[in-house]
Amino acid sequence: MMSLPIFYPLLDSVEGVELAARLGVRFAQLRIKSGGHETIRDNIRQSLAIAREANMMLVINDHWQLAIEEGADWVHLGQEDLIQADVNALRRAGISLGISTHSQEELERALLLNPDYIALGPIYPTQTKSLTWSAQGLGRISEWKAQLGQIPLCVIGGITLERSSAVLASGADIIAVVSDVSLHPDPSERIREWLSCYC
Ligand SMILES: Cc1ncc(COP(=O)(O)OP(=O)(O)O)c(N)n1
Ligand SMILES: Cc1nc(C(=O)O)sc1CCOP(=O)(O)O
Ligand SMILES: [Mg+2]
Repeated sequence: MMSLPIFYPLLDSVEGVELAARLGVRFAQLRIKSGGHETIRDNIRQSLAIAREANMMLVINDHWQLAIEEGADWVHLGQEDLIQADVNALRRAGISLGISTHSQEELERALLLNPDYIALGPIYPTQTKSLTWSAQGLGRISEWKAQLGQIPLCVIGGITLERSSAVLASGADIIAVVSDVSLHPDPSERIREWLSCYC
């Protein structure tokens, strides 16, 4: 398994991707939750072009068919997405895959697909997404890590730079972040702070 960067911001626009690429982020996700099919395609296409130019790995959330059509290298899918996604088609296209999990059952389902990372969340309470799952806590990170073998463990949900050492010490390999960057008064400065800790 390849070693992936620790800092993994989730971005909701081409502008966000552009900013991350310019500041030197090496691994990011495009997570767009609104807009028509062609607008989303256009955003994916532009974001992939920016990421390629900057040598930044860009993961496309949810839109796996568009990701194949637009030549993406990475896709992230949740459990609901997996119901209709064609994982074999993703693999035939050479696309690496990240999968969300929140319970032991979901973890076992994800492991059957031999993903390139597994995400566990929410570690802490999050305001970004309404979830039926309550906060997992740090103990769950070590439990997941022990079951993952070589597969990198990504953690998500309520994680801030101040909380990052604790999640890494518990066994996380990758830290996915939304609001710690997007709601910061100065997102560029916050990205720089993350990169100065985890280049
Ligand atoms: C790194 C990472 N972890 C979890 C998620 C959540 O995926 P999903 O459960 O499909 O929910 P949405 O993001 O699609 O709302 C993620 N996107 N990235
Ligand atoms: C998109 C998402 N998925 C989660 C999961 O647990 O699967 S938590 C989450 C939101 C993460 O945002 P923030 O860093 O602002 O808490
Ligand atoms: Mg999803």
